[in-house]
Amino acid sequence: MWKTARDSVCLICRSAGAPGWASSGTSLPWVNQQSARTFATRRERRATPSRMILSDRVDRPPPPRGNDAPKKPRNKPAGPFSGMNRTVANIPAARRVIARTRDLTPTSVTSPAAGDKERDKEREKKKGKRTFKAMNMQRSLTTIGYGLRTVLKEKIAQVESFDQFELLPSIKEALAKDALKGMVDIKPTPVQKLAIPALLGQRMGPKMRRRAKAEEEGEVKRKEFLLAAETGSGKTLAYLLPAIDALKKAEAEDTALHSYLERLEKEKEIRGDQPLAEWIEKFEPNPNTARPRVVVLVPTAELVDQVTRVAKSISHVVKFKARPLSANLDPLKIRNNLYSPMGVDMIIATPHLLASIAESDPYILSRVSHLVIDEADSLLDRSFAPETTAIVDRAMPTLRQLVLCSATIPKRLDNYLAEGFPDITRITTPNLHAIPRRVQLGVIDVSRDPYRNNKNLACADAIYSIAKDSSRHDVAPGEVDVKRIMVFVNERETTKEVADYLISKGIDAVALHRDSPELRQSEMLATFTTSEPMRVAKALFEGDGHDNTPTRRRLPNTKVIVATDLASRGIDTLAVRHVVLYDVPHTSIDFIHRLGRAGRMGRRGRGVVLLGRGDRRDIVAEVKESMFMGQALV
Ligand SMILES: Nc1ncnc2c1ncn2[C@@H]1O[C@H](COP(=O)(O)OP(=O)(O)OP(=O)(O)O)[C@@H](O)[C@H]1O
Repeated sequence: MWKTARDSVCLICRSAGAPGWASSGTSLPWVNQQSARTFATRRERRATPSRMILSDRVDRPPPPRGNDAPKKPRNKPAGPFSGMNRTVANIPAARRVIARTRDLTPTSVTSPAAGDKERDKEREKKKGKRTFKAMNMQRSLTTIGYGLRTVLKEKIAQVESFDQFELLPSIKEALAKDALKGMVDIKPTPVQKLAIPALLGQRMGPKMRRRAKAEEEGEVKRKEFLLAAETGSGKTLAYLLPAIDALKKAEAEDTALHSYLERLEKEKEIRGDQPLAEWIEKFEPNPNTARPRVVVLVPTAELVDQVTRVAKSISHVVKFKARPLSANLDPLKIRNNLYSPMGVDMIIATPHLLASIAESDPYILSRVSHLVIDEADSLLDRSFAPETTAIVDRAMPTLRQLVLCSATIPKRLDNYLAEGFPDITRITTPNLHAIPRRVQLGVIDVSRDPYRNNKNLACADAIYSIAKDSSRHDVAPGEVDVKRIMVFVNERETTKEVADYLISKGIDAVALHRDSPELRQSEMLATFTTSEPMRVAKALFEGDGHDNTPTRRRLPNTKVIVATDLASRGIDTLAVRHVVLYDVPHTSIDFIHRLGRAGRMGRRGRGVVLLGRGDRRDIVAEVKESMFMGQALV
């Protein structure tokens, strides 16, 4: 944002191709300053949508345009004679205050912009909003209005169990048996309660009834959905279950597949105990070979593995073939996964890889009926958008359902959706964009003693004090709990440097970085994504649980991953209770994703921010306050 006239003048000057006078430091004529200020304030107020600004209207479809747009009421007092015999001037209250301030304060003479600021503040006050200054994305506060929030809460309260969904019985069985194993009395999460019936076409509000009618009449061929819900709230199952349900129903109606299966049965009888694989491979591959019906796009190879695991946990019971495609797999495996003669029903892939495969073999996307774009804010951002949209375009002719899913909806994405998918059904949870209250945020001032701006030291120290914390009550005597901690930095390059420092201090750390060995990264990630507790014998320690003598400083009861939030986005780090924010995140989007790695699925979590000399204290203070109030960070 251009805060000062001087800044904006520099920018104008540069864009006008007249370098020199602004950068030379000479003072500008007043007229120029004045026009520059007007330009700056105009720019400031227009609030250009940015990918870094969270949207405050995710739940609402775009307003009608053109002839359909409702007429704006004219701003005039009611009644034909209401303007007459007034004892006070007909000036809005906010402007009256400004006018009075102008008369009294000398600043108004020297700075006309002061009046604008006052007026803005007054307007904000009138609307009952707080004025967030530090983070430019924190201007409009309420993500979802009080009324809608109440409606959503009522809707959520109406659903109690998965039995209320019109899912195939085998899917419900798989949920209890494998997908959510170990959990007694499983209940859908709020996003699942709202999304699953909608994706199944089960929700029958007036809008959905209209859609269903249009569908019957053949007007609607494709449905689009936006799922927006907090991190760790179970979005994966919310989109996977309806997609699997549709997959199985389509399979039941597929005559080509049926006759193939009949031939397969006959061949089995003929061959007796002989394996069938050779026959399938040589003579008759499955008609689903290289023609998946469901495609799930995710940004990283780690997420490909994670979502594949969830899909496979259901496929053990429901019987369908889910295959991963990611750069972590060798080319032969990728080929086998796609062109296996046994067929493929669902692929989970990163857009870059799938787009390049589809480039050489467009047949692959020729039968996709369900396309899910998980982490849609990343996948529709600059770095992924060309590949993602190429895949959407190729799949479009056969697509029945497009689902976009994310924990954060930046304004830019919201506007893109309003333009490109005006009929998209928006499913949002009441607490979208808020960091749950069960996650607390602490601050360490690194500029003070004993750190003196040594962030590495402060980070190691924070990890040592987390390791000391023995608040878990379920630990057997003679054992200590292993703490799994995520450290977040802003730049990918810093991950390695910080991890190396922590290792030098005896901490078991690994950087999610291309230079770290892959096996080590995946081993470490596996310990972070398990819900099983990890314990080590107390005998490994000396004294009070950790050995910090200068010569043999080591910490056997911690495991640390150093990452940027992009590298770890969406990863289900169930075991993480502590997050260290080594750098102050640039945006509230980063705050949400980083702190979202802790406190998943109703667990408690704790974040620690390291505040250095140049860091924005006001940003951290505002985020802390929003978290305390349970408000959205928008
Ligand atoms: N109904 C449920 N009951 C209990 N646990 C659930 C339920 N649904 C999902 N989970 C668990 O919640 C955890 C988080 O789910 P998931 O990874 O889908 O979250 P998410 O909303 O996609 O998070 P993110 O935005 O960070 O990607 C998983 O471990 C999953 O097994």
